[in-house]
Amino acid sequence: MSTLYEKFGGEETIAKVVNYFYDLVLADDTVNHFFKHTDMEKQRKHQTKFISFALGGPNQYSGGAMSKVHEGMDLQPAHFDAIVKHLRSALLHFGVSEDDISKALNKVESLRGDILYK
Ligand code: HEM
Repeated sequence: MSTLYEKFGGEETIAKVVNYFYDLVLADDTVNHFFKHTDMEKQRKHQTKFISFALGGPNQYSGGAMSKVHEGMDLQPAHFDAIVKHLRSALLHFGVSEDDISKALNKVESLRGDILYK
């Protein structure tokens, strides 16, 4: 079965969504401080992995791996929700249907418990 990732043109389209998403995240004081000490390249890598994950592309993560990666950040629901909101806006901006957006958001939600409060 083809993934949303393939449906939207794979890496090339993802890069465009990432740029847009990246601007939204950096403009948002709720979450931008988490990336203050992260170098730009790593930050972009994070956003790309995040979007690819949401759309079912390569880089699928286990909850265990995600809980380790976000260890020490003590991420709260408000942070997670802000990221989800920006993902939604970015996908809407690129004309992704509500149906497909729901699928992407469900995917991201599945990791909420592994990422929060670590
Ligand atoms: C389903 C949701 C998420 C996924 C799939 C995800 C994915 C990842 C991955 C793969 C890394 C490893 C670092 C890398 O590849 O460069 C990472 C690191 C990180 N994530 Fe997430 N993430 C999620 C949610 C969040 C949220 C909600 C925040 C904060 C608002 C966040 C902030 C960070 C930060 C600050 C790093 C460390 C970057 C660094 O190395 O300095 N993540 N994330």
